[in-house]
Amino acid sequence: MNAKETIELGVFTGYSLLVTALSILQDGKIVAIGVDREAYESIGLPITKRANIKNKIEFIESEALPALDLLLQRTRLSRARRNQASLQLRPTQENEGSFDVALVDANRANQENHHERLMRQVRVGGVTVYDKTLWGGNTVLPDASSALLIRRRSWQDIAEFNKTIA
Ligand SMILES: C[S@@+](CC[C@H](N)C(=O)[O-])C[C@H]1O[C@@H](n2cnc3c(N)ncnc32)[C@H](O)[C@@H]1O
Repeated sequence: MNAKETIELGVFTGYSLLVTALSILQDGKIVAIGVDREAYESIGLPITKRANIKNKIEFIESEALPALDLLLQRTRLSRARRNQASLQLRPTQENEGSFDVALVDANRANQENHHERLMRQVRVGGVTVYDKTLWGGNTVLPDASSALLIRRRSWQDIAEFNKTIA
């Protein structure tokens, strides 16, 4: 789809970041939001330098939700500057973004809020990808007997989110 602007929630060592950076256009950009700067800088960053894609990545050390809100403000500011229009910092229900692709691989608990913010910032016709929506089938047919409680809760959270999206 000739993606140029992408966003990723949940970076860890930057594996999916690397795959995305190698796939998007040469002048493409990825906004990568994660809480674990150390994992990214110690493992991912040296690899992005070797792969010559460091310039494509803007790493933001933050929880996803406040960072998404700040990004929305940043978009509005630059749009207002460009159009010399008045600033409107109230949230709207309109799609305001220009991301071609979003990859969501952060904590599941806040997934609906992440989704709501992303739907305003991914362009119409763009793609939003959620990690582990099926999780080996367990979010549809949970093999609860063999799972730890924490895992069963994650499956339930994802199943609920899948219903919301559907
Ligand atoms: C499954 S890992 C991401 C893996 C990564 N996409 C990859 O392919 O290497 C999830 C990451 O999300 C981060 N994380 C958890 N909650 C988060 C949040 N609310 N906002 C941003 N990052 C979060 C965790 O610290 C962890 O590094």
